[in-house]
Formats: sequence, structure tokens, C-alpha cells
Amino acid sequence: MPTELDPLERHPKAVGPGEQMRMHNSTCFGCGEQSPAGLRLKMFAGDDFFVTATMEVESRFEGGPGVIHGGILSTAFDDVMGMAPLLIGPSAVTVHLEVDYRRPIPIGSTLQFRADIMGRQRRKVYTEAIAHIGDPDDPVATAHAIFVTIRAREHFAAHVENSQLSDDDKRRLRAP
Ligand SMILES: CCCCC/C=C\C/C=C\C/C=C\C/C=C\CCCC(=O)SCCNC(=O)CCNC(=O)[C@H](O)C(C)(C)COP(=O)(O)OP(=O)(O)OC[C@H]1O[C@@H](n2cnc3c(N)ncnc32)[C@H](O)[C@@H]1OP(=O)(O)O
Repeated sequence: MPTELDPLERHPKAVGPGEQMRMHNSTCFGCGEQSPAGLRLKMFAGDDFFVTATMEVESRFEGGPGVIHGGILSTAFDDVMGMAPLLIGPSAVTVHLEVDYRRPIPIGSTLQFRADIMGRQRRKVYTEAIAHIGDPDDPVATAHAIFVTIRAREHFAAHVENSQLSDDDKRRLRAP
């Protein structure tokens, strides 16, 4: 992370601490309620610059026998950390993601996440996150990521047509 950072300020329209955060996209594989096979992450805004989330580790997420698939866990980290920039401003997309897997995560457990914004420099937002199953001081995995803020309408304009969103929702997104 660079040493020269811009000041962080909570966005005036960000939801309040403790409130559930709106899905950034209802068909998102991570948090979307309309995603047919998604992770169904529930995200909550924390104080200042962090987000928390919970996820049930369902048997369909199995990798090794009886434990979560590493790619599923990294998807969850990506989505939880990706919500954090919304606390300070515009949408941002992942440009870099790294995960450290520390302990096996059993099918049937409830994973809890916390993602913190570490700093911002121009459009880059640096985040770190932990996942635990009860004791935040003994995380089962940790992660770091860099997000870059975007103008969402422009960024997704050429791709909205491929979305699973309904035609009505797509029209709404394209409306000026
Ligand atoms: C039409 C209606 C749309 C409505 C929108 C609806 C919903 C909005 C939704 C979304 C998002 C909100 C929340 C998301 C939450 C979770 C989702 C999970 C996140 C993801 O799953 S998301 C998918 C995977 N993600 C991508 O699909 C990104 C592909 N990518 C690109 O699209 C470009 O890459 C882009 C646009 C990001 C940048 O491109 P660009 O040309 O605008 O800018 P540029 O390249 O100059 O980079 C600017 C500064 O980032 C530095 N930088 C770049 N890459 C770096 C790297 N790898 N490491 C370190 N630094 C890096 C540069 O060094 C420079 O830094 P500096 O300021 O210091 O010069």
C-alpha cells in the first residue's frame, strides 16, 4: 500500500452503522437475492470504514470433503471487500485480490466476515478482510484487495445486455 494516502470520508448517502447494505446488483453471484445459485451474502455497514457479512456454508459450496471450496471463499471475500468502497463514494471494481487460507472451513458453519478500508489513493481503494467462525481473533482466512472506482453506468454500459436482470431492470439502468 502506498504511504501517501488521501483522507477518508464517509459518503453522506452511505447507510448508517448497523444497517443492511443494499445489493449492488440483485443478480450478483455474491450478494444478489435473484442470483439462482449465488452465495446470498448479507452485508451490513459498520462504523467508519468497515463492512460485516455472514454466509451459511452450504453443502453445495464443498471443495475438499466436508469443507468449503477455496474459490467460493475468495468469491465471498471479493464481494464483501467490494462493498466497502461504497461507504466512501462511487462503485469500485476489483483489480487485485489475494487470500490466505488458514484453517479448513467446515460445511454447515456460519462464516462471518469483516472488511476494512485501509486507505485510498486517487481511484484506488485498499482493503483487508478476515473471515471467522466465532472468534475474530482466530480467523480461518484473511484477504487483501485493491479496488478502482468507476463510473458504473459507463463501465457496464456495453455489458448490461448480457445480464440476467429483467428487461425492465435493464431499461431502468440504461435510463439517463
Ligand atoms: C449501465 C448501468 C450500470 C449500473 C451499475 C449497477 C451496479 C453497480 C455495480 C457495481 C460495483 C459495486 C460494488 C461491487 C462489489 C462487489 C463486486 C465484486 C467486485 C468484482 O468482482 S469486479 C469484477 C472484476 N474486476 C473487473 O472486471 C475489473 C477489470 N478492470 C478494468 O475494467 C480496468 O482495469 C479499470 C476500469 C478498473 C481501470 O482501468 P482505467 O483505464 O479506468 O484506469 P487505470 O488503468 O489508469 O487504473 C487506475 C488506477 O488503478 C491502478 N491499477 C489498475 N490495475 C491495478 C492492479 N491490478 N494492481 C494495482 N493497481 C492497479 C492504476 O495503476 C491506476 O493507479 P494510479 O491512479 O496510481 O495511476
